[in-house]
Amino acid sequence: MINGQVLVRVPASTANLGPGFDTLGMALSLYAWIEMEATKDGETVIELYGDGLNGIPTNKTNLIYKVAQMVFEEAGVNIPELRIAMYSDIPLTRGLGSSASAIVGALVAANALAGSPLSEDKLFQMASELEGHPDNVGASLFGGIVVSAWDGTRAEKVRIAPHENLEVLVAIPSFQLSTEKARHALPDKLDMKDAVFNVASSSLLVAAFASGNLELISFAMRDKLHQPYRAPLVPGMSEILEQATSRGALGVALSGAGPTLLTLVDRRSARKAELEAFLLNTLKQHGIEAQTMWLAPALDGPELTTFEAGKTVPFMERIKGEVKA
Ligand SMILES: Nc1ncnc2c1ncn2[C@@H]1O[C@H](COP(=O)(O)OP(=O)(O)O)[C@@H](O)[C@H]1O
Ligand SMILES: N[C@@H](CCOP(=O)(O)O)C(=O)O
Repeated sequence: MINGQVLVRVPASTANLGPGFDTLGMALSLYAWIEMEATKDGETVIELYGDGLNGIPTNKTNLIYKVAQMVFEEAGVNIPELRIAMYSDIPLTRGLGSSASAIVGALVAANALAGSPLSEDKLFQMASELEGHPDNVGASLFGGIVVSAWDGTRAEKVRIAPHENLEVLVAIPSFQLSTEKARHALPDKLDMKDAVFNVASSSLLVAAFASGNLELISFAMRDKLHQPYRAPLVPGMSEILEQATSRGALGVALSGAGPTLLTLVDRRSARKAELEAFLLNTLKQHGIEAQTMWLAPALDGPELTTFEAGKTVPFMERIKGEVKA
């Protein structure tokens, strides 16, 4: 166990990218920070900063605490009590991978605190199992666009570097939609035609990203596997999916399980303001208040810093200047 503090900055993620259900993910330039150290007095303290983590427990049921204990157990090191400090710009339960970023941040921080006994691949396996699907955790852990497959036992992935002109505009509704609820909206069985449509779209989308062919994105980003069933949960979503590409987007999708809507945009586009207004107005017409954010693909996964014991710079001082809010 190292005698000091570790600080991890983890990116948010968008999962599915339309047709790649539970498979495609992209890291986003929106972050959560987790600081961790072993306490000597046997007390566990969880400090939450900012308004973004309202409602998150500060006792031992906290996800970050539980995941950290799993790392110590897996590594076979003495399980310490912890001081954990957290701040996040990633809105909770909006389809931007807050739970995945918490899991990845906890895995990376606890592993670093234990002296890095677990490999990055081991952390990916644990994260996929904990989250139940590898798309968000893969993106948060490796950065960029991540194509992943998980068979329930093992996860594999390939990372693709995003095209330099790819920009992201998200419209984040003010209401929350848990992944669990949005997964319950999905059918047990699918039409063969729809399955073939998604295999084709997802394959083409991956090839478009890998070859940097931005023109193919609008054709390839279409989905018949989950979005049609989730659309009733997000008023205005169907209209946005139908029209965003004619309003200046390269492609459009529900971000993860929603309710956030995500558009990919060519950063050189002259139609950015038009697209942003279209997203906000459409949601508003359906009675939904929303906030837009211009983001970029995050190229890197977690950024780790270690501090010697005894240097007690306040947590918010350490991350000041980086936070979005
Ligand atoms: N920093 C965090 N610490 C503890 N739990 C968290 C944290 N971030 C997210 N969570 C948990 O994850 C839940 C949201 O997960 P989910 O429904 O999958 O939505 P999303 O991952 O899209 O934000 C939160 O309600 C909370 O229980
Ligand atoms: N593939 C999952 C992704 C859930 O992402 P989240 O950001 O909403 O947690 C799904 O579509 O259910």
